[in-house]
Amino acid sequence: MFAGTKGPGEAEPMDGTNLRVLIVHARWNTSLITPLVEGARKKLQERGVKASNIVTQSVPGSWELPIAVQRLYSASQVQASSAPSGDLLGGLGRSSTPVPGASSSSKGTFDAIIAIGVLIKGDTAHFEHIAESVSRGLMRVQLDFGVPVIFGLLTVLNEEQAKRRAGLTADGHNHGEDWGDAAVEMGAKRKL
Ligand SMILES: O=Nc1c(NC[C@H](O)[C@H](O)[C@H](O)CO)[nH]c(=O)[nH]c1=O
Repeated sequence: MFAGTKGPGEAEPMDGTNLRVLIVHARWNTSLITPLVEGARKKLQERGVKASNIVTQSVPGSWELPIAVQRLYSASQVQASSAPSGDLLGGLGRSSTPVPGASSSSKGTFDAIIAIGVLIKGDTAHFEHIAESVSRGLMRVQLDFGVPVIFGLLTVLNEEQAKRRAGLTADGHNHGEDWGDAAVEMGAKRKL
């Protein structure tokens, strides 16, 4: 957890035992994505979320995060309200997550979703367009569907900034852990 002023402060000690969490991550900048996803998974399990209740899926890049979050959540709602059948993924194809063993066999809806991507500014306006659209898209999905979508999109100016926020430097902190905490808190509060 952050020391000092930044960060969300001490997470409320929420219990993740009965939560089911979806992690959707981009594959762009995989060397940075993998520690972020692992940090989120580690924290989720520390807070009691069963490994079998953590579903991890990947998409090509951050631009695809909103549609994947929407499709996977919608599919899980259908699955939760009918006999378990068919493939949760619909047309999204099988998981190709770089995090080994990180899918799930459990079924049912999700209490919280973590969307993870790393956008590194280049020398064009591409970064701004993706960052703005993905941010608005993820906010829209969470409000339209009433499910917490934790904002795990790093929008950084260079790779060093991303490494620090993935906990890959001596003075870094893995933001994936904060996203895991936020997912448990928001997922648990959603059930209150
Ligand atoms: O360009 N840089 C990045 C990027 N571009 C691909 C984009 O998200 C999308 O997958 C393609 O445009 C296809 O739709 N995706 C990222 O996650 N990070 C980047 O830094």
